[in-house]
Formats: sequence, C-alpha cells, structure tokens
Amino acid sequence: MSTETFIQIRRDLHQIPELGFAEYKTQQYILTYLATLPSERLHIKKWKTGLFVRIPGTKPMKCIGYRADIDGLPITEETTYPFRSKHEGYMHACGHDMHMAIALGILTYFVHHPISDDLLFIFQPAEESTGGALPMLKSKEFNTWKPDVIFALHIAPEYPVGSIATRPGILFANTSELFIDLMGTSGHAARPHLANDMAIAASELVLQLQSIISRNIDPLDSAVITIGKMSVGTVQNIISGHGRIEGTIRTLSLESMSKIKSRIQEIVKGIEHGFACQATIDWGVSYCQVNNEKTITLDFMNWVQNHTNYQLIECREAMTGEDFGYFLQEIPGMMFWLGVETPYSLHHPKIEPQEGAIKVGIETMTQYIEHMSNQHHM
Ligand SMILES: CC(=O)N[C@@H](CCC[C@H](N)C(=O)O)C(=O)O
Repeated sequence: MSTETFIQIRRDLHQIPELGFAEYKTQQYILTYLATLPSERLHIKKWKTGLFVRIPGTKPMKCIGYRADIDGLPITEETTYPFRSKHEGYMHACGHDMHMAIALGILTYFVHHPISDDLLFIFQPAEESTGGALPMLKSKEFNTWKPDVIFALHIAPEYPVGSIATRPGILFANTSELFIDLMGTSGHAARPHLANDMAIAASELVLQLQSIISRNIDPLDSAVITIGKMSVGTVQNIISGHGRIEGTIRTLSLESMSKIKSRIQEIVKGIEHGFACQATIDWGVSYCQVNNEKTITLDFMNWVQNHTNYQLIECREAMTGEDFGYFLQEIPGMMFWLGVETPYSLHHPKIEPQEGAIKVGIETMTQYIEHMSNQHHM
C-alpha cells in the first residue's frame, strides 16, 4: 500500500474533527477502513468512541502496543487547505489526524507482513480534554489484550521532516487543569460602590498567579501556569458579579505541582479577603508525566541513528501534556516527536503539518517493531 493512501486518510480525517468522547464519525471512518483489510488477521473491539485492534502474531512471545489519539480541538480552522474541517468551529490542530493515518499505515503493513509477536493498536479518544487513556487502560477490553511494551508519537512543528526527537526519562510534563470562580455582586456601571466587581478581582488574581512561577518555584525546575480563558460580565454597563478563569498548570516534578496548588489556594484566599468575595477552585483533570523507559528509549534512539536515514535529535523535556503518560506508568515503552516543520505551533488555527512526515512515521515504526520482534526471537 502506498503512502498516498495514508495521506488521503489523513485528509479525510482532517475534515471530520470531533471533541473527546464524541469521535463517532472518526471511529466509523477507521472501522470502514479496517473492513477493507483481510478480516482473519484483525480482531477489533470497540471501547466508547475508541478502538482496540489486535493482530495476532505467528509465534507470539509478547504483545507490542501502539497508540494513536483521535480527538480534535474546539478551534476554527484558518489553514489554506482545500480539505479544511467540515465541522465548523472544530479542527485537528494537534496532529491527531496525522497520528491516526500513521497508525493505520503501520497496522496495514503488519496485516500484509505478519511478524511473530502479537500487535495491539489503540485508537484513543479524548487526549485533549478529560483524558481517554486512564479509563481505557482500566477497561476489561484492554486488560485482556494488554501489551508488554508500548509506543506512541506526536507531531512536532519545530523539527524538520525526516527527524525524530526523544529522550529517556521525562518527555512531557505533569498537568492539571485549573478553574476558579469568583462570586461578588453585580450592579449598575455608574454605582460601583454598591456592587462588588469581579472583573477587578479576576484581573488581580490572574496577575498574582503569575508570581508563583517566578517567586515560589526553583528556577531550575520548570513550571508553567497559563490562563487560557477569562470570563466576566454580560454587557459594558453592568458590573460583573461573577468572574471565572480557566487555565492549566504544567510541572516537571510532582513537588512543584503540589507547591503550585497550595500557593494558588493561598492567593485565592487573599483575593477573597481583599475583594470581599467568595471563590471556588476546581482542579479539573490531571495528566501524569510521559516518562520514557530508559532501556527501550536508548535502544530505539540507537536504532534510528544506525539503521535509518532519519535525523535523531536528543531533545529536552516539553511542558506539553499527554495522557499517554498513564500507559507508560503501567507498561514499559516510549514516545517520540515526529518532525512536521511548520511555522505555526500545535493548537494554532493555521497549523499545516507537512505530510511527508507520514512516510517517516510509518517506516520508522514498522521497521523498529520488526527489529524488536526479531531481536527477541533469535
Ligand atoms: C499534546 C498536547 O497539546 N496536549 C494537550 C493536552 C492537555 C490537556 C489537559 N486536560 C490540560 O489542558 O491540562 C496540552 O495542552 O498540552
């Protein structure tokens, strides 16, 4: 099967982005594609809007897992593509369309080229929001087919096509969402002394939160607090009695995560006192860090360097989050960045990953899986 097939698959999937646990068309698209492959080689289990696909090996000694995330983002697309999203307000802006096309390319190769070991492909919902990895990992379906080793990749706008970047140990950060509601008293814009304005309290809170990273965290231990959304008020001449900020916390250590959370609680208490308002904090969803298993990662890195024409980059940790970290807590394995060079970042409405990377992803993983399987059958 040629790479063009998987480029087309990526373009088809690009047009139907769906949010976490609502990936109905995406799941159906993958199932329809799988139905074109020899059915005796495939065992398929649906899990919510995701899928597990197992390819039995000829003489299995282990099961090798490969995971692709499948959800899109609530972003209005601004690319120049003729195959833009048909779902207004939603976009594959984090490359999950590429991830799925590559996974289907690897899967298709092994349907036609059997290896000794069993393979498990995981099409995982909701990476961008509430996290599909943890419940998928706990599911009966997963546990009957649990792999012994697991891999995944993520596209990387900052690296050239033909490059692969990774490192042993932490690759992606710990994350926690952050939602804070502030309750004051609304009122007439001309009578501020009779109201309690949460626009001022929320603004002050956002600024104070920024001091945590610079003043409370060890400068050698990176952390991020980003407030991505702030909402107050209804119209310009009504004082807002409610303010809400929504953000995310990223840390490389769990100590920094708990330090940040306790500082946020203290600062929010200060805002309550200072502005005579009531506040609630909701920590939302947390992801654990992506911690690449050392031996497997070094073997993969050596193999890329010595057996492919691709460029291996030993990269630094990133403050991005990935619930693939939960798979790596239970199963040894690793994740890597796949270069797709584009000037726009992940989650940008204009991001156009270079499709040449699809071939790189498929070739790298098919050949490495074959190497891994042969190595242990000698
Ligand atoms: C690869 C990537 O961009 N992942 C997301 C996932 C984080 C979701 C999480 N619920 C949060 O925002 O805290 C990211 O934003 O890094």
